[in-house]
Amino acid sequence: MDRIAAENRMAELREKLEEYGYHYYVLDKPIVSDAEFDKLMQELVKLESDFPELITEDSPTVRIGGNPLPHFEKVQHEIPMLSLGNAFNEQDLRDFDRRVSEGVGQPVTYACELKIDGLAVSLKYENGRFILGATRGDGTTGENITNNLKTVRSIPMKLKEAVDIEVRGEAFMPKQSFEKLNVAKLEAGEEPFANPRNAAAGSLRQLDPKIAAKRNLDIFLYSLAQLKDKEVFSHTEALQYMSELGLKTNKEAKHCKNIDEVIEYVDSWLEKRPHLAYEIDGIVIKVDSLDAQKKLGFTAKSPRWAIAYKFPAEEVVTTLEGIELS
Ligand SMILES: NC(=O)c1cnc(OC2CCCC2)nc1N
Repeated sequence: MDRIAAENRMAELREKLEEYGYHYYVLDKPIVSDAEFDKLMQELVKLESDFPELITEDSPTVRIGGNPLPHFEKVQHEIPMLSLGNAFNEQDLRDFDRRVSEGVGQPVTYACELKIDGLAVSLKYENGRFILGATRGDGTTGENITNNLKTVRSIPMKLKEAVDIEVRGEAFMPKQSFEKLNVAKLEAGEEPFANPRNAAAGSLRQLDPKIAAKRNLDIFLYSLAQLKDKEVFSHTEALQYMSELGLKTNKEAKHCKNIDEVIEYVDSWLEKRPHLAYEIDGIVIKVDSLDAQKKLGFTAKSPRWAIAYKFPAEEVVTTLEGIELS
């Protein structure tokens, strides 16, 4: 194949693979078979090795993982990645509701989300292209794990609009992938991971991205940190906008009109939690209006407009030939 034909075919393959990847990993609705997807990926890998000068930064082949890093660079978060205050019972939630309504001077509505039990990360896009991914670290300084996050298939390399945006979310390992990984570890005589959160963190802290690429990591984005050229007025709207850009958000999020609806939502998910494909350690409740959030502000380490309702620890058992290990 000559260079011009190769250049055109590679651009076509990148386009197709990104589109197919979005449907498969973000929408969970594949539009081609795995075999077809793999065939196209292998064709692009082959063309990139025949024409290395034609490889582009945002090629889907980065999902397979590039070369290992000597160490992780530090990243300063322009907006600190805060922690959440906790609630453990209904009374704590009602106290939160009263504090918030008094602080705002009127009743508020809430955005409720499953609290994904993974690793908090920040994703930065410039002109719609993924340029920087970092761990939360101590909230002010994190580690640059861009190469590892590029192997997370549900993180788009290119957004549907060429915007500058920073979003935050939770990278996680689905329960089934955790089980399979631990069986493989046990069979290799290696130490298994204690839980999916440690497995996700351990995978993203590998210097060699080829390891993260094999760990079937996933992500849900849940907060819009920086946004230019667009105005949103509520958290619910922010989540909708992120989803329109092609970012993966959790579809179980719910807008609750008052604290009674929040309590109903919390109780319902305590029941349904074991049936989820991923671990959650509670529910995050956020004041929906961004104006009200601004009015409430922050304590030294947490927003006054959000709280985490914590569930008791969920046990996940790893079995090897029927031996119960938990
Ligand atoms: N683990 C989660 O699923 C989760 C964590 N944190 C937040 O929100 C923080 C960030 C901005 C204010 C509170 N939302 C979540 N869904």
